[in-house]
Amino acid sequence: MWGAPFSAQSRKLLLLGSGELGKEVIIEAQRLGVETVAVDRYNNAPAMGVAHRSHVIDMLDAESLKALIRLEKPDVIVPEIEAIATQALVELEQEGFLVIPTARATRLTMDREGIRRLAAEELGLPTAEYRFADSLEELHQAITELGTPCVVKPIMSSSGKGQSVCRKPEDAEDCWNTALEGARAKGTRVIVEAFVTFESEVTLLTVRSVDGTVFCPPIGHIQKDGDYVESWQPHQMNPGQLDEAQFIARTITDELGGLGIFGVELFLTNRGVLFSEVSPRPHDTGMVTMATQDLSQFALHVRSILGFPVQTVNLLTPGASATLKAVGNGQAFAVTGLKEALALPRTQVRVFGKPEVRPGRRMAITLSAAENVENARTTAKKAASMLKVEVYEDEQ
Ligand SMILES: Nc1ncnc2c1ncn2[C@@H]1O[C@H](COP(=O)(O)OP(=O)(O)OP(=O)(O)O)[C@@H](O)[C@H]1O
Ligand SMILES: NCC(=O)N[C@@H]1O[C@H](COP(=O)([O-])[O-])[C@@H](O)[C@H]1O
Ligand SMILES: [Mg+2]
Repeated sequence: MWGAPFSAQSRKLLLLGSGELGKEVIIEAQRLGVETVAVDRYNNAPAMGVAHRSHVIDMLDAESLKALIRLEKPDVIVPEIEAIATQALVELEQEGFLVIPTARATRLTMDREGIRRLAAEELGLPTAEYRFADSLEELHQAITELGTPCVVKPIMSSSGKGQSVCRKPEDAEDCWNTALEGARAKGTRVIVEAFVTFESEVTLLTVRSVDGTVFCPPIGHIQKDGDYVESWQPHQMNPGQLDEAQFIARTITDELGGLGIFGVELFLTNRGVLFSEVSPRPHDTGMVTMATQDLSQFALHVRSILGFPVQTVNLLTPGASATLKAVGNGQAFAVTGLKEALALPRTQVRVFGKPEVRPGRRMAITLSAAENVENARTTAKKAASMLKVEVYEDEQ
């Protein structure tokens, strides 16, 4: 074990990205007596409120990132978002720092091209057909080759930002402009994917610990405009589908390596299971595990990255989560309706504590447990419908 936070014997975890997922990672690390440092691009990010200390830096700036990490000298660096100067993480890893799960995994997964080419072209995993385009002309060509509908996404973005469905060739310019506006980093490259008509989509949380790989029961989810609005666990899959899903998840996570939890996103189709993408960190749809599993995805992440054993994951109850998203803009707002939502059976709420709203920003989730997934989904959605983000005009 290790000594107290702030002592010479402490074990220090530094989190890069301090949103709702990181907040729960920090809480789990605190439970094991770890010293915690939260980093993000803005002040008062959710995880900063629960960490021992925090820093605000531009995490896409390699020099700032390296300077901070050399100053803090953490035992473990835990990326929580994709928008990080991952080349700096590669250098820091070479200097001897431990990057979760590995610097290469963070570099490959921040970029849709890196992970897609690895999965489809090197590992031979089944995915939707895809093309890349660097200009509107190339996008027209890609759309001609793939046919419509197809999905256009910036190669660097997340939570559906910059993503659109191209329903007919004339939509190409709108899709191109949407991608330019939503891209995380400058640059215009997009991926164009054939539209997958799926029966359902799942996240297979996959834990790599010193004990090897274990899978959480599959999580089903619904996305709107490329962002999650509802998730539930367990999602019913037949044994053949589960085998395919676990094979894909094991193949990609073995290739990425390192320790920690991975969110493997899969489409279940009548032509089999398709790989979509993977997060080398806890997943937004996996927040449901706070209501369903004996160890949540956050507890599993922290245990495994600290080198502790993870032998099994046990589902204690079916459950569901639903999101609350903001409509307005500004810092003068309040989340209301908690009294009503918390009166529902076996229901909890997580209010993230983000300091500012913008349209579509996820501000809270509800978590409901029930005797079956259907009832849990109904209750979680009802609870979420009782929550509101009220924005006060005068202070904007
Ligand atoms: N080729 C596709 N065919 C049909 N639907 C798709 C396709 N690609 C993405 N989607 C839908 O859009 C959602 C978001 O896509 P994707 O996961 O690639 O985006 P993202 O921005 O990385 O989202 P997140 O960061 O939340 O994982 C998917 O979960 C799925 O519902
Ligand atoms: N799909 C990835 C995802 O859900 N990531 C989570 O959202 C936060 C950013 O939220 P913000 O954009 O509201 O600051 C991230 O920090 C992470 O916790
Ligand atoms: Mg996704």
